Amino acid sequence: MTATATPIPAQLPAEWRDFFALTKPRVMTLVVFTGLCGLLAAPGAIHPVLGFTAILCIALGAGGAAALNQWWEADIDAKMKRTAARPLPAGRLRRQDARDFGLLLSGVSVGVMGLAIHWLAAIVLALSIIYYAVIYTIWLKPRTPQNIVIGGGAGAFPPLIGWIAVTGEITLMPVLLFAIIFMWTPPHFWALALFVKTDYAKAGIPMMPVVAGERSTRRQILAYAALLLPLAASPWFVGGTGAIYGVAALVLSAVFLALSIQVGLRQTRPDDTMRPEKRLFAFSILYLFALFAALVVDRMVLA
Ligand code: HEM
Ligand SMILES: CC(C)=CCC/C(C)=C/CC/C(C)=C/COP(=O)(O)OP(=O)(O)O
Repeated sequence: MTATATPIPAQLPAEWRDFFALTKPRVMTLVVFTGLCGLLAAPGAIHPVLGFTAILCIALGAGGAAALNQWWEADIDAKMKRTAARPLPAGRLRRQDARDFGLLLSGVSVGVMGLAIHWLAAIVLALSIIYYAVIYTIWLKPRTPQNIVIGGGAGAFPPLIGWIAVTGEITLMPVLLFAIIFMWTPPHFWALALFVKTDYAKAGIPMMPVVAGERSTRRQILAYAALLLPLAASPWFVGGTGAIYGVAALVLSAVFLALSIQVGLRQTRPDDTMRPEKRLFAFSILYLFALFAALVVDRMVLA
């Protein structure tokens, strides 16, 4: 996505639209969706008002972390075509306002989660915010091409948080949901990194295709996609879901793997339009939406 493509409600005054854009709303739709699915798939029930509050807290926390990410990276974002139009590099917001907004959202989300829902859910939410804003953004991203492999943990927390909001505990099933997103993140991101490689090189970010080269990145995409297939089906294998989820996971992961094979075994030329890479990136998003939707459908049918 380009920053200008962010779906900001047109009726909001410019400044509010810019604050809204700081939360990376398009990425957050999937974050909120996986959090909601974790909440709905968990055994037991939560009062709808509390359930809504828990999801709102995940959205506010993720939005706060995204604002802190952009506060820290304003200079880097200014160097990349994909991110140059964001509110900070474009000069529409002051850096300290983005920082304060990020801290406010993060603090409110953790506080409300703890007071209204569950302190374990609040602690894990706080960890995920720190993971994204500090461990990934400040520490890993500028230092190592493994940044998103390790940093992928940040985006894997929402279903775990949703699950804990209902049950108050961490069991095997939500850990598997965490692991699935963790394993999904490298192919999701490296597919994109392959076609925006020059942007990252310009900004001095050591993303995998820049450091290890295209060939190695393609092989690694393939390896993660192959591991994802059994992992995605594992909630079924351990008896945590029924066959609806299991079959959906196997079919979706097989398509994901097939697209990854196309990307993994490919040679490119300088004038390449990178269509298979763009297709894999687009499918990665559909994949996670569909997989988590299947989890909820499965649970509703079994209930
Ligand atoms: C460290 C992990 C990750 C990295 C580095 C990453 C990176 C990116 C980047 C650079 C984009 C392009 C869009 C933009 O310019 O903002 C993108 C798109 C997207 N990402 Fe990720 N991502 C990660 C993890 C996740 C996770 C965990 C989710 C959700 C569970 C997610 C959901 C999405 C979605 C929905 C889009 C499409 C947004 C659109 O419609 O433009 N990403 N990701
Ligand atoms: C609850 C909670 C805190 C959830 C975390 C949410 C989350 C999805 C975190 C990591 C994913 C993400 C948007 C990475 C973008 O990478 P980038 O920031 O390097 O991308 P950019 O180059 O577009 O800035």
